[in-house]
Amino acid sequence: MANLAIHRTLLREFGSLEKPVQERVSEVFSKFENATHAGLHLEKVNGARDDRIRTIRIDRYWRGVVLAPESGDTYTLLKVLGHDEAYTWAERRRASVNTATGRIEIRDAEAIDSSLPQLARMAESAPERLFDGVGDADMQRLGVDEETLRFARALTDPVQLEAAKGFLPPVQWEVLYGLASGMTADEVWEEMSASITAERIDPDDLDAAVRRSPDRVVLVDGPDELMAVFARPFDLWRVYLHPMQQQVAQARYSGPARVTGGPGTGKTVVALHRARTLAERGEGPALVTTFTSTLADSLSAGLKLLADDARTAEALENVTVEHVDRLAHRVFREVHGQPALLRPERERKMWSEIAERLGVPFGPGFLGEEWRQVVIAQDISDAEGYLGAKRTGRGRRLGATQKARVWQAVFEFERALEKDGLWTHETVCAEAARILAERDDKPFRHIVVDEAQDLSAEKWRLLRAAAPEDHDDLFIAGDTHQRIYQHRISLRDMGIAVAGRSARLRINYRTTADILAWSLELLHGEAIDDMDGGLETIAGCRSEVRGLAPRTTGYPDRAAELRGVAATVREWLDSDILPGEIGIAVRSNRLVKEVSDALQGAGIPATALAGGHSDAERVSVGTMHRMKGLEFRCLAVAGADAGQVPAAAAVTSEDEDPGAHAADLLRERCLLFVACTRARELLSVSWQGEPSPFLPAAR
Ligand SMILES: Nc1ncnc2c1ncn2[C@@H]1O[C@H](COP(=O)(O)OP(=O)(O)OP(=O)(O)O)[C@@H](O)[C@H]1O
Repeated sequence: MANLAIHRTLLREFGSLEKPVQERVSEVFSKFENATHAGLHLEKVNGARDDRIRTIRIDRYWRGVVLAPESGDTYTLLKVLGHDEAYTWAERRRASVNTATGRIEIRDAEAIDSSLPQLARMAESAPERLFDGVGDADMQRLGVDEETLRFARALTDPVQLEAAKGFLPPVQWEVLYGLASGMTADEVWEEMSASITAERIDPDDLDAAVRRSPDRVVLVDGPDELMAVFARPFDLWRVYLHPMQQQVAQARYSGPARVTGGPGTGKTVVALHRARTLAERGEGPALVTTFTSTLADSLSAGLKLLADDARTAEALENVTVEHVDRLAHRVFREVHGQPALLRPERERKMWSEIAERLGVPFGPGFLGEEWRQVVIAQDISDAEGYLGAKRTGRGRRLGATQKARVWQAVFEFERALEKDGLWTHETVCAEAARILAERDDKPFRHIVVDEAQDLSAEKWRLLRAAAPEDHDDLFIAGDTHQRIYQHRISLRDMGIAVAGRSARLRINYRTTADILAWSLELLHGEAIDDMDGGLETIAGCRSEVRGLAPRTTGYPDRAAELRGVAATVREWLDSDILPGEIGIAVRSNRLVKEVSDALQGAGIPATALAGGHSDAERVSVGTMHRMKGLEFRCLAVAGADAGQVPAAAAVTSEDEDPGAHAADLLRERCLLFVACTRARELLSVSWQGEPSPFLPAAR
């Protein structure tokens, strides 16, 4: 009996095929199970470089390209293309088994052969070649085979390697890419370690290689699973992790550990799998947490999807999912009852009155932030502590006399809060951290944190105090390039040491390479911290799926832009994209309303995002902040003009505080980056008048 596997890149492309073609593909392959080799009607391809690559008829026009091993019975569907294209594609390709990983790889052998002579000629006159410093033995150890090695030896410039990305076997390309970017062979080996196999590899046994390749190929168990996989390719993360993701999710760590990686690299997926692994080990209760209730809801929904059998479901009962503020309030209430919360307007008034009374020359905004970001963040309780405190990220320098006066204001403010019995979310959290720090019986054995980049210091103190220091105590997922709130902290300062227990994910599963590259440009040249005393890099974050370049359009005024957005959405709907697969991100609540109204006016069902849930029947319109944690097949970022992004109200003026000004601008830039990287297949960015200074169009 034949088994069917589907190459993952095809799953991504499948959604773009017209519905009747999708149905035909499903029909053809649902009979696959019962077919024998002879009954499969796989056609040989004349002039093929690899006899094992065949085609199968889908209908009069469409053909599937199938990898049919010589021995074994696992058939891998690689592509669905129009007749001529399918034959050309099949003719040029060759399948092989990677000697380091034992996994299947497909290359465009024709492209390699045809570009090699010219590269070799160019290399003859070059003073040096790209891989002069790497010996053949190291190349071989890393799975680079003879053909790729010959090609690599002819390269003189990283640009040539970049251009070969589409035709070299992907894992071998990654190895070369790592070496070209200055990593040693040992470092590349280390990075690959999760994929390396100790098994003896038979380079001709494709069947075994396919079975060893869950990161590239999805094996389906019968027609029902085939249908499910085709219908919801985005749920695949539940079952098939990349080896690196798998390793991180299942490792045993001697203390706090962390996973980083650019947008869409599966950090949340890993955090959820990690929670499941910990729950199944049964060492004690676990908390899965993040910084907003909306994100906590989506983590909770994701975790439910992982409860695929009764045993796991039972283990997951020992996992609490809640955002950090909720945990803080819960702990607080158990001791003090419900807190009376200080409203923002009253807070401003209090700071203004205190500043005036004491003659402190700072506004309520500055004082409030100084209190939050320095006093609360560092848990400072006296003047001495404040005078000696680090004020990293606060921009404006304060002399000793100024500091003494600010402290006076802080002292008065805190006394007033105490007198009136008032709390803020920050003081509730700080108090909850104190309560738990004093308790020996901690509420959790493990804590898994997602979107860690946005948590403030007092939240970290609370989390640190909520589980005893032990192996596998804290697991932290985040990406500082996506920090959209004002919290720059150092894990080390929080007593959380992750050195030696950090991993970085690099493959983006959400976005096309084109959208990702364009979005990464938005952050080009920005120095971004890694929450651990160093700088974070997003270099090497890449997507294996090709698509269309983002569309960028400027309009003379907002009315014209709104008409343009409605026309773009209409175009998407007309090409079979469902309303629920479309999102519109804007900077302000006012624009959410304007865009929703404009879409409704154009007869397009639209809804303002609430609670982070998109609605299948309607186009979702939401602020960029609300877009965090979501993804859409097609995304329009509207109102990306100089007047909206950065939002004036969110940026401290340069005169008032140059440091805070720069930090605010960076945060706004990151926010635009977060919004753009929510798109899976198509991204359209528009503005009225002058484009946002963050966009390439403004340069
Ligand atoms: N191993 C995998 N196989 C298939 N899809 C995956 C895999 N890992 C992640 N994905 C998909 O990639 C998308 C992004 O995953 P996820 O949200 O976990 O990334 P992230 O790194 O947390 O993103 P961001 O930082 O942008 O919020 C999701 O649609 C997820 O289903």
